[in-house]
Amino acid sequence: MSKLFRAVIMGPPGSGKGTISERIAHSFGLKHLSSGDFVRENIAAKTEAGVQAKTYIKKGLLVPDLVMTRLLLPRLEEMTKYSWLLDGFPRTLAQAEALNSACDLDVAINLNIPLETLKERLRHRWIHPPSGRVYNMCFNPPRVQGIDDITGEPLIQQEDDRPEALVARLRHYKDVAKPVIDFYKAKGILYTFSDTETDQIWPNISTLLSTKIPTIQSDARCASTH
Ligand SMILES: Nc1nc2c(ncn2[C@@H]2O[C@H](COP(=O)(O)OP(=O)(O)O)[C@@H](O)[C@H]2O)c(=O)[nH]1
Ligand SMILES: Nc1ccn([C@@H]2O[C@H](COP(=O)(O)OP(=O)(O)O)[C@@H](O)[C@H]2O)c(=O)n1
Repeated sequence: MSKLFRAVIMGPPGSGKGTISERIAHSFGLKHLSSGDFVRENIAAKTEAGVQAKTYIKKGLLVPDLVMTRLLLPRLEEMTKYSWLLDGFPRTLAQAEALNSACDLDVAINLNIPLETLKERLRHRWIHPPSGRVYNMCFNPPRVQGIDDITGEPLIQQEDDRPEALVARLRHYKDVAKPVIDFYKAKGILYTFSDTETDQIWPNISTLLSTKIPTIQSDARCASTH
């Protein structure tokens, strides 16, 4: 029986984790698990973790490790039959260690995108909260401005994409990501991709995954959660 495939995708806010995860989920039939979406679902449902998380996100800070792992690890336990790609978790070494105790990863994708590119992208990011669909007014605009293509519902700009929160998020990311990157490098599963354009990075990621996911069980393949 072939083994299930488990990967994480890391990178600063705006680096294209969500965009690339959707392409991977679509092309390779993995489940795309977005930690940002889990957080936002919990905020919307006003769960205990959601209420706690909201106070940090508003300030552009990371949600504390204990809140994040409590929110996320039970979701992974529901996924034991599936191959998946985890987007946006782990963000810190403590989260990477908690994840490591829960499962073995095959690949850690690291997106390395210049700061100016990140700022420019997030200024133009609009999302459809119920589905997690992400648009960019330049790169992939919706057919009608401000409206989701599929449902016709309104798009919003996330609170933490506002410039004030953004600079703090980007600075914070750099500090906490380094030990996580080193952790996966030491395990020999780190693959870093650097460019200003997702369309340049994507063929390289696709080639890598083609060599890593040749034998996924057909019943483990499933559509993305979005
Ligand atoms: N101009 C441009 N925008 C991009 C590119 N790739 C992704 N985006 C947009 O940049 C924003 C951030 O991407 P997203 O996938 O949400 O990044 P994440 O925060 O890492 O999950 C979104 O509005 C995307 O549509 C790209 O190559 N060029
Ligand atoms: N492991 C995680 C994942 C998300 N989060 C929080 O949730 C927010 C949204 O996550 P996201 O993955 O959609 O957003 P980006 O910040 O990558 O654009 C982040 O900016 C963090 O404040 C966190 O603190 N820790």
